[in-house]
Amino acid sequence: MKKTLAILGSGHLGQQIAYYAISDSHYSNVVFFDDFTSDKERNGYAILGDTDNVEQAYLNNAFDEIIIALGYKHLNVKKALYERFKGVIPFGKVIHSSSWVDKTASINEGCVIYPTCAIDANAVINANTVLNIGCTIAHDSVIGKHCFLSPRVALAGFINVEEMCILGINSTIIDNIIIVEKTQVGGGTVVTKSITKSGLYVGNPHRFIR
Ligand SMILES: CC(=O)SCCNC(=O)CCNC(=O)[C@H](O)C(C)(C)COP(=O)(O)OP(=O)(O)OC[C@H]1O[C@@H](n2cnc3c(N)ncnc32)[C@H](O)[C@@H]1OP(=O)(O)O
Repeated sequence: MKKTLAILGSGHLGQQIAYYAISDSHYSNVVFFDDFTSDKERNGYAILGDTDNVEQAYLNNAFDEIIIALGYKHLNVKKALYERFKGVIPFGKVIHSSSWVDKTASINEGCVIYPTCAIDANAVINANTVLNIGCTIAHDSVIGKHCFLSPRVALAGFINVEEMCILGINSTIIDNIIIVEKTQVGGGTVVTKSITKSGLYVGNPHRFIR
């Protein structure tokens, strides 16, 4: 496959996505755009400018698809960039080949699924969301747009995580729960009831801290 992936953000997340995009044979080349460096390359891949250069570079055939690689501290910017480029530039997708995705599950544009995730029947991962290594998403669960799931997050069945949520490493969400948008849960948190107020939650069972 001869396709070039543009990655917005050349920091650690962007570099990891570039690594999987190439080493797992999803794309043949990567270019970066970054608003916070004047460097011209990262790990051998060109940095073509900042986000204001994206549209023109696409018109110049500098790349085929785009993925936004901003980490969990910048989900508002990640959302804004997604909305800016949606319908203008095709979004790519990287689903690592070591992950298992049931054929009835759907993973939408701009998503990155790291190695060894398991995504079961009828699960939906909405656009612009990242699942880090080893996440388990059970049947019929839905994850909203612009979310970040840390390593080993475990979702039982029939869960609805709304957009812009951050689920910490090894957090566990029991079945039939709704997590309202812009919620963050800490590492190892066990969410036992629906969360209806955005904020930061930790512990087992989960408690609101701010
Ligand atoms: C590949 C990657 O690396 S992806 C990124 C993976 N990283 C993660 O998942 C990190 C998740 N982050 C955490 O769990 C953090 O502790 C956070 C975000 C929940 C809170 O961080 P801070 O804002 O610094 O909170 P702080 O450390 O001040 O703790 C506030 C209170 O919550 C408690 N607390 C913090 N984190 C947790 C936790 N994960 N579980 C239980 N209690 C916690 C603290 O003990 C403290 O309690 P106290 O007020 O009774 O003393």
